[in-house]
Amino acid sequence: MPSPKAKNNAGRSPNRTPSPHLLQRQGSDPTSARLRASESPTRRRGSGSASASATGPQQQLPEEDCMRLNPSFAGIALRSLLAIDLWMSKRLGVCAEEDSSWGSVRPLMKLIEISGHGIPWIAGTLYCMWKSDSAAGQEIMLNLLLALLLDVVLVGIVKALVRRRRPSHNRMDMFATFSVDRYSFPSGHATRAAMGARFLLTHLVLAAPVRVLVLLWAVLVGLSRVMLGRHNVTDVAFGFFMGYFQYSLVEALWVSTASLQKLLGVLG
Ligand SMILES: CC(C)=CCC/C(C)=C/CC/C(C)=C/COP(=O)(O)O
Repeated sequence: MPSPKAKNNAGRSPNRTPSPHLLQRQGSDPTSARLRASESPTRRRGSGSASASATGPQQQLPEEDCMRLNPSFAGIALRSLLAIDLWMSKRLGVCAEEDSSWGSVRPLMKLIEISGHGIPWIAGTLYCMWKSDSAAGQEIMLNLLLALLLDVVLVGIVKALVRRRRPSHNRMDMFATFSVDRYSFPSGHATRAAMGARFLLTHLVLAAPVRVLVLLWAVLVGLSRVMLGRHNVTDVAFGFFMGYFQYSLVEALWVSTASLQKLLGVLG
């Protein structure tokens, strides 16, 4: 018959902290370590109360529980950041629905969403490339096109690796999405806005008010993602960060028309 204290340990509440003594004992006993290693995961999980009654409260916690009960400082900081992120994102998702507190601006936010979508950007770039009458203009548009395609691929890879779900208050009514777009980290609109804005500001000769408008547009794209409930704040923040550095990558890999013609000559 286990003592009340032993029963409590057998219940395995996730918030309990084992004594350092317990960790030391479990780690240093080669026999019990061998036993634990030979047990199946199912058996290990189910063995808590049985061993509690047999060996006392100090030896019955399985190894993985001990690790979960000893979160690192980085783990705690990350969990706290994510909790703040979820809370802030929910509060800022003011036009996630028509009947949300700012539901009346939802159509405007959806317009901003379309302005940062991949299809208008790719179609616009192809159009400008076709219309451009200078080799320099065509080279810039070609590199913008490659940058946009690279962005779709890189965002898709990160989304598939991280697999963070979109906020629960999001209504999935976006047009033209890929299957990875059910995931939210990072925001593809934010990467495109940051990379596209940096690209335009570097390569186009724009008047100062237009430069300000480009920056304002990029910020609005990011803000609209959270207000529409599409993303958490960290998805957008990381998206801006990633888009900014994607541009640096595009600069480093810049394709000149001369090298493209050479490449096409080799292939043809
Ligand atoms: C030619 C080609 C590969 C076009 C792809 C354009 C396209 C469908 C991009 C996806 C845009 C999209 C819905 C991204 C999701 O953005 P989030 O901000 O919601 O992550």
